[in-house]
Amino acid sequence: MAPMGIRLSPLGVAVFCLLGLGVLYHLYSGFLAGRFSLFGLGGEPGGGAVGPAPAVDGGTVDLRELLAVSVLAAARGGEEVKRVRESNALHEKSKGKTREGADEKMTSGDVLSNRKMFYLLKTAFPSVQINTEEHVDAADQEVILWDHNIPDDILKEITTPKEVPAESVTVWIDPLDATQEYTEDLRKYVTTMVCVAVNGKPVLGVIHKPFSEYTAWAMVDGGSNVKARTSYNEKTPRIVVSRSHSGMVKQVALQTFGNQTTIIPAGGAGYKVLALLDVPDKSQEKADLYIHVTYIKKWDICAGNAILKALGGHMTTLNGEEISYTGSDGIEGGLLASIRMNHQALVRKLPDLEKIGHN
Ligand SMILES: Nc1ncnc2c1ncn2[C@@H]1O[C@H](COP(=O)(O)O)[C@@H](OP(=O)(O)O)[C@H]1O
Ligand SMILES: [Mg+2]
Repeated sequence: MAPMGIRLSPLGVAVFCLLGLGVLYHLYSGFLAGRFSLFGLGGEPGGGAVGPAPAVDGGTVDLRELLAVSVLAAARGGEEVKRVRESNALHEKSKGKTREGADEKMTSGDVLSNRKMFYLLKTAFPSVQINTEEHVDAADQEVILWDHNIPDDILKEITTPKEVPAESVTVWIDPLDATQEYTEDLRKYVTTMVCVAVNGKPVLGVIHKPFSEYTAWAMVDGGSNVKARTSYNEKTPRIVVSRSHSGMVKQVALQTFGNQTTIIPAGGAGYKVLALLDVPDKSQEKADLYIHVTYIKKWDICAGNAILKALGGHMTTLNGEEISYTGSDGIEGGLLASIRMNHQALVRKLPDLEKIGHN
């Protein structure tokens, strides 16, 4: 007999305890999974932000919704980039050196943009893998809610939802592309970018220019708000190349296409992809090809790769290999980006990257 005259059946007590344990287990395992995916996805200090895959319980995600959030994230990140630049409080630091010995710079613009972009995407899509250029401080979490609005221009182009398994998705964030040029106040080169890869293939790309408030987006087999130009010069192309991580790119370009070829040095991988397209922004230069010969990271190139692919163009290594946007965060084989050209013929013309150093 229990106190106060209530009789407890031993079977009832056992069932109650089992139920209680079940509830506790459920809550605790969910909590742990959430903690691990958040910490894992935030990345390592100073880049290299590839964490373990999230728990495989994510169900599906709608790529059209993911595009809407990516466009919003790029714009929100861009607001931070602009605000920091205009306040002149960049707090510039060096994260280390590139393999070629250039300073890898980081500013408050990179960090604050990264925080906004990461938490907006992470809050809307908790179960997807997100790789970002900058470290996300787990002690400085922010919940940024998405209002579930899909902009009209996206709804017009992409008329139905496109569901894919959450575990097939990898999101790549570049919170501030052309950091070097940002520190030099060369604003036109600066972009914020989001890319979505499905099973390693680039599918969604967003490139946003914060200082001219221009955004290009595209989904492979979906639609886009940007298009290719009508003509390109394949014989003596204008070639856009890096101005701060150039390596031997000028020699390679002139050797391949002759001395009549125009070389356009520019900052930012996002800017250089936009140079190949029909972009209304007045500050945007135009080129026929984009070539890069040094090591580069996947968050720098994934969005441009997705947009080019969606519009029928190509971005590959200099050997013509497709780039997989899972696993390691860098690529070794250089880059060739083209649209409305015979990409494989261009690959055959280019010298072997291995031999470039010996020329
Ligand atoms: N050799 C290299 N090693 C590391 N990062 C490189 C690199 N070459 C280019 N990048 C990165 O790729 C982006 C475009 O480079 P570039 O402007 O020289 O064409 C820049 O990204 P961030 O500005 O996001 O760091 C730059 O840091
Ligand atoms: Mg970048």
